[in-house]
Amino acid sequence: MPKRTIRVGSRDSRLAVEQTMLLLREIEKAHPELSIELITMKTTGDVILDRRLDQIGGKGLFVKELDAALADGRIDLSIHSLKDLPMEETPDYPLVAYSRRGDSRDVLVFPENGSGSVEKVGTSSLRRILQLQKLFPDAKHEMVRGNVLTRLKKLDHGEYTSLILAASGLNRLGLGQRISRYFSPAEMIPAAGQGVLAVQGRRGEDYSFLDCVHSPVSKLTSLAERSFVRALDGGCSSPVAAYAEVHGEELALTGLYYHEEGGAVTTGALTGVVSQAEQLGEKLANKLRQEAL
Ligand SMILES: NCc1[nH]cc(CCC(=O)O)c1CC(=O)O
Repeated sequence: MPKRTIRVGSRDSRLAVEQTMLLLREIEKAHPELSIELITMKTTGDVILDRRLDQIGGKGLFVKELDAALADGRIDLSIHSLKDLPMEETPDYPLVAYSRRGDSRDVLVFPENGSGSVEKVGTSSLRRILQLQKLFPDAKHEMVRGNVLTRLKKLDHGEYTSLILAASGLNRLGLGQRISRYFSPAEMIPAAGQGVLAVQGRRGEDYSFLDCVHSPVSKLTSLAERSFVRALDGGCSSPVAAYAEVHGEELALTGLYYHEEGGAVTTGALTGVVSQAEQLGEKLANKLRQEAL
């Protein structure tokens, strides 16, 4: 019998491909009856590199091309960094699996040769900037975009004195040794879904073969974090951060909300039962919104 072919779409950046391959190898091992094909493509978010994402249309820019490929059947599923996905799921292309989470922390990376500092930190993320300035009031930052390898090259050429990046991305690129300092999730609350890979499929199709790469715990933390951000209408220009952990039947969620008019940063935490993950996110969002007023 011919093997069933599964076509898997991914952005074509080194990180995206490494991450996608990580899951594909697991699927291939668990399902030798499947033939898996990788199809990579450039997304608008990879092409426009001189402006901040929120200025050119937000997170959807990393997905549009892959959603179109799902729509016309060029691919059967796509694999993304969850934190790059819009907070609103597209009903026709639901998230059908959430990977085990990599290291969810943000980290500071110093130049390869020479000394690092926070004199000129490369980051375009308001979430990271606000939390950095709380830790290092003298820190200065400058916009950097482009994929992780491009950013590291700029750092090593002296354009920045350090970068803030996600630990999971560096680890998956085999560059964990470049990490100079870890920020605990309390020091720098990560982006919702940071470190999680999400699989997007077509509505109504059978994706049971993805059980081998799906983590129920990761789904719970992701649902809580993303519902918090959604409730605050974040993900675009307003910096919002959320980090959840599961302990038995309990879910602990920490969030950050920036009230643009007042310029105030509000953080807070709540715990709830795992069955109410999304409600917990909304509850914390309402709490922080109240406190910011
Ligand atoms: N915005 C780019 C992006 N999207 C996902 C990751 C890393 C992997 C992850 O957090 O899941 C990165 C790089 C970074 O922020 O350092």
